[in-house]
Amino acid sequence: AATVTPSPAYDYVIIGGGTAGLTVADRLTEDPHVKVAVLEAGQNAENFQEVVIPGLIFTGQSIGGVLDWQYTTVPQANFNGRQLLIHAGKALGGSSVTNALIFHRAQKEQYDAWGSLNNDPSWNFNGLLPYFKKSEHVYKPNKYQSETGAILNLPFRGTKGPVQVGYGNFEYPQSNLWRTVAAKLGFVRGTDGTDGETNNVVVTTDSIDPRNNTRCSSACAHYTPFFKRPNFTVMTNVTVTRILWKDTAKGKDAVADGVEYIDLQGKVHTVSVNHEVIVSAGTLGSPKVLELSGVGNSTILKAAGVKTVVSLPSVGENLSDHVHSWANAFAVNVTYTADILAANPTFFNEQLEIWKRNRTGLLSNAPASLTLTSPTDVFTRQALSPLLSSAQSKLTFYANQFSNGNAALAKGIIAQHTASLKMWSSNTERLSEINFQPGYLGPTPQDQRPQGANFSTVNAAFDAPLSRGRVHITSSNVSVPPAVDPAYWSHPLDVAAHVKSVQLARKFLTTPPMNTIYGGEFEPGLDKKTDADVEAWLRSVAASDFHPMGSNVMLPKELGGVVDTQLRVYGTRNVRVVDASIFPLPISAHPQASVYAVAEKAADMIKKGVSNTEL
Ligand SMILES: Cc1cc2nc3c(=O)[nH]c(=O)nc-3n(C[C@H](O)[C@H](O)[C@H](O)COP(=O)(O)OP(=O)(O)OC[C@H]3O[C@@H](n4cnc5c(N)ncnc54)[C@H](O)[C@@H]3O)c2cc1C
Repeated sequence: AATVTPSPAYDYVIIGGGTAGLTVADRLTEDPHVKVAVLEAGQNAENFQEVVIPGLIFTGQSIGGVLDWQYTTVPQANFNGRQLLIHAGKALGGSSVTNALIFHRAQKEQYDAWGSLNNDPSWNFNGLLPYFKKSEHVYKPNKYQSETGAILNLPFRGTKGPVQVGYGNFEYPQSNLWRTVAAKLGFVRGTDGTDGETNNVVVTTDSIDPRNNTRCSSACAHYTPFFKRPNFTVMTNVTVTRILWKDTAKGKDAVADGVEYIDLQGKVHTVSVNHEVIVSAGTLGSPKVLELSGVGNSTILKAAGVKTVVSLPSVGENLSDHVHSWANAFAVNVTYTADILAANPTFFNEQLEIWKRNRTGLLSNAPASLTLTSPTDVFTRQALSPLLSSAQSKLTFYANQFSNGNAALAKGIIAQHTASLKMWSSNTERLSEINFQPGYLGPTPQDQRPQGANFSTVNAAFDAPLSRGRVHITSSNVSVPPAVDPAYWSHPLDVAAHVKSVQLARKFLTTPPMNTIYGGEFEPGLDKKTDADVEAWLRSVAASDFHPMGSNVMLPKELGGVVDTQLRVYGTRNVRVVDASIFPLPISAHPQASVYAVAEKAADMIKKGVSNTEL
């Protein structure tokens, strides 16, 4: 279609106003001479009740609706051919608007692997720490929060940044029981999960502004206080269709000079770009934008009807995701669980009034109690050693299988797996997250669960995938969703670690003092005892944890990278990717705090390097 509106020019155009995109936009527009436009497909949802009130995440109101892309995977061979739903926020603020608020960091060694895979120590834990701190304003816990487990690790935290971070104002008594059990099972008490050692029990902070107990998304942090800046343009309800390129001589890096987008009526518009295009459309959205723009594997592009501008076969490859599962028990002798919010409208309305009046009660709570497991928490030493030698001897086999005929990426996957196995061997890999949900969280719909029963759930999310899949376009039409294939459980270590983590989660349910509320196991169910039973059950119920990463991986070009350590897309002069898609190795943590740190670092690099990208 023809362009019908004049094309305004901006120094930087940011595609996707999500967690990373708005962070970069805010930082760049701190300089009043720099003109930035953000193009966001979703709407501004900052005053939606389901977004603002922390406890409403338990009733799932903001996922599955208009604020959600609702990506669906292709049939997953290792999960009985099931197609899994992957939620991702479609709003100004992206997934930080709809996520479960947990705000912590991963194990130090995992970030250190980011640095060593890229021969760049500025990407290791210590290099990223100033950006973690810069991104947040953390508040000390109040008396109630301290009494219910909050311990802030101030030397590792920031107190002047834009993302407001604190604790919820309500804690279920069951959560305290759970933390005691964890200590009994050998998990030492940590602080807030930000010092790089995550194999301990912590109450994490949440992206909650404790001054009024409301969610602080990247829109709250990086848009609402600054949108009046004359150099900061944000367009919502517009979907980017492609990057536009200057005619480029063959053999030269491609130069972007505009971005094309459509509005809600499907009308086509363009904006011009003076300096750079920054792609921040998320792990499943950013490869799509690049591919629609002609950057990617030319066979895939051709099949979708897109002309290749930059041949870069790793775009959309190397995708991984955390895998969700749980163990559920009937809870007895408890006053209430989180389920009452969905089950009892009168009670819900009372709680809503309490929250509105004084920002306390069940709706002021968000999940926070968790621990990350090490290999020796879930395996015996005897079981570990044959598993590791087998993985070591099959490095090339799996790298070839996961890299889709891309020889450079196969090398990159070998490098990643080598880094992961080194962490397995030194017991610093973090295999799974075990956390507690004072209510039901599982695969059985409410009307099929025993009526009137209360539940307690111990989650076992598998967090350290060696499996790698892909996400690619299948059409040149922007409204066709990409084919998402995280290839869950394609590596035998993933299967073994996940199954053992569920067995460990079951142990939490019955260990004193949790046994005082244990009324029998509901899921997996006592008939599923052995690892083989649990494995078969998981194949039929495991779900996405909504943490896709790595689909535009930051790695050297010879290891199949899509972006370099400045996050510049190889083969382009002035296009960067800034979001969770660049993670060089999956991290065992909820990703938002790390996405903010990556975006802060990116903004810093862009500001320092402006003169290099002048066209
Ligand atoms: C339900 C759920 C629960 C989660 N819980 C937690 C948690 O408790 N703690 C935690 O740390 N993490 C959690 N996460 C994950 C975390 O929120 C994400 O990893 C992180 O926010 C990703 O940031 P991003 O910048 O990469 O992408 P996003 O924040 O998703 O931003 C991408 C943006 O790009 C926009 N976009 C995409 N395509 C286009 C296009 N073509 N044109 C214009 N705009 C486009 C999207 O609408 C979106 O706004 C959760 C995620 C979900 C979905």
